[in-house]
Amino acid sequence: MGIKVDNVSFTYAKNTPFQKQALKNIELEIQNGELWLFIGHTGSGKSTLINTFNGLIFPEEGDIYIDDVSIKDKKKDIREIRKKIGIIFQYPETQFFLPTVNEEFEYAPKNFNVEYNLEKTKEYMDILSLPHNYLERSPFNLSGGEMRKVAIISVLSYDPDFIIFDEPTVGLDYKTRKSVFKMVKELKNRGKTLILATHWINEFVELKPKVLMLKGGDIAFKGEFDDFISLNIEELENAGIILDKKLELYRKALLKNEIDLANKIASI
Ligand SMILES: Nc1ncnc2c1ncn2[C@@H]1O[C@H](COP(=O)(O)OP(=O)(O)OP(=O)(O)O)[C@@H](O)[C@H]1O
Repeated sequence: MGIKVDNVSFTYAKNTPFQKQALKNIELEIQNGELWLFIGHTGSGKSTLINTFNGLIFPEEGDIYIDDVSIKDKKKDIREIRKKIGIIFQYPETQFFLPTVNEEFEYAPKNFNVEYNLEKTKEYMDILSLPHNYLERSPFNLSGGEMRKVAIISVLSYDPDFIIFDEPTVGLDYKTRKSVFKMVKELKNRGKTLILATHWINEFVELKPKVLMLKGGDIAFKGEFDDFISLNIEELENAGIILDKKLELYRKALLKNEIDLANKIASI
């Protein structure tokens, strides 16, 4: 069970002068409870792939299976699939439309016929350092970072099994970014299946995520974090990855096959 991407291809504006193939024969299996990082230069196809997972984009070739159910299966209600998948889009705060934060949180559970759990919502607010009295505030009068936190909780509020963050930290300051990473770690501990399209991999070293790297719609790398980080440094830079000091040391230890040292560095 999980997400299976079976030989998926997709082309935008097909048969027009603007035709652009964004995905080429992608094969991927994500097991329940795993954390995956989707890496790749801007325009490599990460968002397109993510949007196929809940049927926002329909693969012209191949298929996507969510817990063994094909998104092309006309006998299945696509809402049942969407209920399992929570996608936090880039700049999600543009999607607010209700007068209070609490109503934003209640909206998706109502829509999916799932019970809204205020206590769990408050736990999420604590993890993201969002004061509880924000529940009564207007989502439109918050700072950019606070809006992002509200947008994240709005998706978590219907308790999806698969949670996908598309560039979750774009435009956020250091402290807010840290709290988003704390949330990702907490969700991982709670057994959720997580996918993050991100250039920011430094925070995840100790979680040993799996990595998919796309390049021009093709798979350039698929596998374990340690194998990814051991790639040629130019390849990492071409994918937009910048290593911080800790990850540089980790990489050096791995390349020297000093696994114990690498693990110690990862746990700092
Ligand atoms: N609506 C669209 N119409 C035409 N082409 C598109 C459309 N959306 C994306 N593309 C093209 O498809 C390719 C893949 O785009 P996609 O947004 O999936 O990349 P990405 O890796 O998510 O990029 P980023 O990191 O900038 O979000 C790019 O060449 C992009 O220009």
